[in-house]
Amino acid sequence: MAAPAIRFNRLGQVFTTRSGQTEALRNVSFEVARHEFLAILGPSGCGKSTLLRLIAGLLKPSSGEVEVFGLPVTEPRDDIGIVFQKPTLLPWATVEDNVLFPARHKRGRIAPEEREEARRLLAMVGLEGFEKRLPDELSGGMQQRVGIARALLMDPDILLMDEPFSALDALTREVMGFDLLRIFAERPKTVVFITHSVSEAALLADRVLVMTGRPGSVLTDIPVPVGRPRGPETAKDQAIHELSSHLRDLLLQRQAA
Ligand SMILES: Nc1ncnc2c1ncn2[C@@H]1O[C@H](COP(=O)(O)OP(=O)(O)OP(=O)(O)O)[C@@H](O)[C@H]1O
Repeated sequence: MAAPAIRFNRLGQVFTTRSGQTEALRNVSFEVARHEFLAILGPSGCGKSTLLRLIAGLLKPSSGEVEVFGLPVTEPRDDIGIVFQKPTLLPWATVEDNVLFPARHKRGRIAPEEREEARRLLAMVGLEGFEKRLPDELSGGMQQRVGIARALLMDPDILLMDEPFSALDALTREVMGFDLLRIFAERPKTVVFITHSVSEAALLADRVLVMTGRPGSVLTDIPVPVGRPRGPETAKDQAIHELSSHLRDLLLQRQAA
């Protein structure tokens, strides 16, 4: 059987700072299959972003293992794209050049095919005609789309998304979520998506991992009982409502505990 795209095995993470030690994660084990969409929910400070940094190779595990496609993660990898809460675009570079930035950074120059690919990706995220604009001329949602196109440029197998839509208004957020699903239907990806929204997790993901408070560990791992494709109609699905309300109860119980 092929190795899962991502595997955590008894992972523990302790940070040592001048003010002492923080145990961020304890005994975390879970897997993500190739092309699966996993959403992670959990209280603030439970180690969600730390999990993404471990997968991306930006952090070394204190104990236990993190594997990507069957191999331990030892350094930052090119085949992993990351989308952050804020897109952190270069203000002086055009939209197109922002998308091309990782390729330019890696190889020092841009091939004509890469420029074409950047334009294709910008069209895919709904930004055709905005290629030569500067980031300041775009709305927050449009800037976040540029960040998504940039993360997709190298065609990564794995896409890590850290609360990518949290700065957007509710309607834009929902539209962006379904746009994302359309993009993944065209270009399948393994996705780990952090969110604080139970309904967003239920609507977008194949599975939802709920974490305990710090030190974070896996409280429960729930499959979403709704097929694909999904769209605005899915938001009205009874199974999505039931799952969202179950997830909300779980998180509220943890907060009260
Ligand atoms: N580099 C670091 N040095 C010291 N402590 C850290 C470091 N990175 C994270 N932590 C601590 O580890 C814990 C988990 O942080 P993390 O950012 O992963 O949580 P989170 O679940 O993503 O939080 P939020 O939902 O608020 O974004 C927190 O207590 C944080 O203070």
